[in-house]
Amino acid sequence: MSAIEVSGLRKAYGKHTVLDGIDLHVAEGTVFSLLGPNGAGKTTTVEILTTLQAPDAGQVSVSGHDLARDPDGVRHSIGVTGQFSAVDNMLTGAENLQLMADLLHLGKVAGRRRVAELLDRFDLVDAAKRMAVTYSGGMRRRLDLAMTLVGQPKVIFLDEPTTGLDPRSRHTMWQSIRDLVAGGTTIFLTTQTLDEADQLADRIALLNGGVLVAEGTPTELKRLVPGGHVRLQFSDPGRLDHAAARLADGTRDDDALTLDVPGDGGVATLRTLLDRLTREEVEPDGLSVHTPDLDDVFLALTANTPARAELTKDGAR
Ligand SMILES: Nc1ncnc2c1ncn2[C@@H]1O[C@H](COP(=O)(O)OP(=O)(O)OP(=O)(O)O)[C@@H](O)[C@H]1O
Repeated sequence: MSAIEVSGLRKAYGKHTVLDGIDLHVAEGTVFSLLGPNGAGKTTTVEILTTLQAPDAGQVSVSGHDLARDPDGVRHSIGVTGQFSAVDNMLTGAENLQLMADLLHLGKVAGRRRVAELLDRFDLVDAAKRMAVTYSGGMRRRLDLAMTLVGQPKVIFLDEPTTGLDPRSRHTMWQSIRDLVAGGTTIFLTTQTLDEADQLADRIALLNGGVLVAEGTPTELKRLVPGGHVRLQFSDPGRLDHAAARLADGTRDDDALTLDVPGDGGVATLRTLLDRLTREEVEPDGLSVHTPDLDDVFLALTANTPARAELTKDGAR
């Protein structure tokens, strides 16, 4: 079953069309990441999917609930953690969670049990009785996510979950997200960190100029842009000379003793290359596959838009 189905989604602010017919399909138990330059309409999309804004046109269903006919059904099946955390600084971690349990009318016993479970799961047991104001950034994010999970939502909208976290805390958060997905939860992720989308997302959609300009797995997206190559490493200049003469399409680096042969890194091209090496009697000492990263994809597919210019100006890639 699909967790989110969107077709023909449109939204304009006055004369400014932000979403010009968007189709999305997010399978249950997967991470879907929506990427795009500043101002592309990511927040608008999330706000529509979470019932905070009405679309001008289009069909949306979240967790089987039609957005137009059953917005309460949508609200009950989702969790949202935004850049503006719901954590109350003057309450302890346990109190913050208990407050959520009370708001959701979980009942005394079930509520306490859920709070204890979540404190344990997010490694907050020792800090449970401390006010959240004393928490580190990583602890606060974990508490924020734990609060979202009190109601056991089927679909979670995560907005920049690791911004400002150190590498260890970021990896801990990524692991928590993977655990959630393994348990069947669906994650709709917006992030400015393409590395994060690459790490977590099963599928990525790239929004630009009101439409989705690309959609696929991270690997599929990377194959869309040129720049992939196989790097052949040699141990002496003589072997590099021989290889460069035989493989004329390669780009040599005499200092590093490498020859880069263009290729998309796929198994078929790799097999062809290996056959070619045997035929041409080229014997590299090492071989590594280099595919473009998501930054390359993002820059190639969102080039020459005003939003792109804004992105460069801010240096906020
Ligand atoms: N309430 C509003 N009224 C008018 N214009 C709006 C409103 N909300 C958003 N916009 C405009 O719609 C466009 C899309 O904004 P949105 O916040 O959805 O983009 P985004 O992709 O989330 O950007 P960012 O990465 O900067 O957060 C922008 O040009 C923005 O100025």
